[in-house]
Amino acid sequence: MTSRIVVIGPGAIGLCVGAALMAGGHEVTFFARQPFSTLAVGRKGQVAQVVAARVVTALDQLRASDWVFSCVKAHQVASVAEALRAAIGPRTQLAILQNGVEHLENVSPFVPANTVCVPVMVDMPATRQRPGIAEWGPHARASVPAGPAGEAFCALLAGSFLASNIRDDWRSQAWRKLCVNAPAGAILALTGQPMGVFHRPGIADLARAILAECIAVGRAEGAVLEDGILATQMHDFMTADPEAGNSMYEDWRAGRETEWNARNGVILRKGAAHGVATPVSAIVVPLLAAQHTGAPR
Ligand SMILES: NC(=O)C1=CN([C@@H]2O[C@H](COP(=O)(O)OP(=O)(O)OC[C@H]3O[C@@H](n4cnc5c(N)ncnc54)[C@H](OP(=O)(O)O)[C@@H]3O)[C@@H](O)[C@H]2O)C=CC1
Ligand SMILES: CC(C)(CO)C(=O)C(=O)O
Repeated sequence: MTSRIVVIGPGAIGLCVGAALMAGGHEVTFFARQPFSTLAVGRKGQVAQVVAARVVTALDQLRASDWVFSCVKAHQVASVAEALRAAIGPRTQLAILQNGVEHLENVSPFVPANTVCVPVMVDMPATRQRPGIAEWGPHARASVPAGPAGEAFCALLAGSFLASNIRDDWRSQAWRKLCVNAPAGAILALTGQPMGVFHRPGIADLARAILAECIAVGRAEGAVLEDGILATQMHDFMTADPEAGNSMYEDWRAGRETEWNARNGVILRKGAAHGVATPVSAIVVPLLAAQHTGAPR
């Protein structure tokens, strides 16, 4: 069945998930600040097919839809509040594609109280080259909580390149992803270097300390994080492509505000709520927060 879907925030993730939905025959409308007329999304290193894109830039062009996919960064949700309200009707389901663990908290002040919301953990390295043009790879995975809305989300993307699944313990999955994002995002944004920086003196120890705090706070929040996660995640960091970046690093390079609060501040905030000491995050978070200058580097 074809669904009418509004994608708010056609950035790296929004363009890629919009392309996956369009490939499945769904009617996708992008709500954007910058107009574009075509969509070219492909796997990294492969030629992307160019298709026409339906793009609106004004609130009065939005109508209540079957689905809204919020693909803005965590700190940008407030800025799309009017778009969310314009696109959400009584039967609309809202998918929140974000990193971090506060998907529902981030949107709840801006959507009708009874909106069916689906928090989405996205594991799809993606970059946007220009409006309408993005690439993803090497993998594209998403997971959502169990339930009818999660099932419906997965059905929208069935057969697409974005492999989506239900996770009974979705919260643990979101914290497991944060164990990737919190150390790597902070280290790359603070050093201004890609993943190879992890081999520079002292950097692995700093990453390990941030990771250990993330694990401790996640467990205090009820996430089930396996005993070996610290060693496994550190191994993944140390064996990553040295030229690989991440979205926090790309924001830093572009002079955009990073998701420091959703990905590192959250460890500080939730650690304090549980009485879990997070001394390294307490140093890293102010440094990340102070970075935003608005000027590309
Ligand atoms: N990129 C990646 O590899 C991954 C990202 N994620 C997560 O997914 C989420 C989205 O990230 P990503 O796609 O990389 O971010 P991007 O910065 O690429 O995209 C954000 C989009 O939101 C748009 N936007 C922001 N504010 C507004 C507004 N007021 N009105 C309309 N559009 C607006 C931006 O528009 P404009 O172009 O005008 O700035 C941009 O198109 C984040 O939480 C991120 O951490 C998760 C996994 C991987
Ligand atoms: C880990 C990675 C790169 C891909 O999922 C990511 O989450 C990001 O860039 O924000």
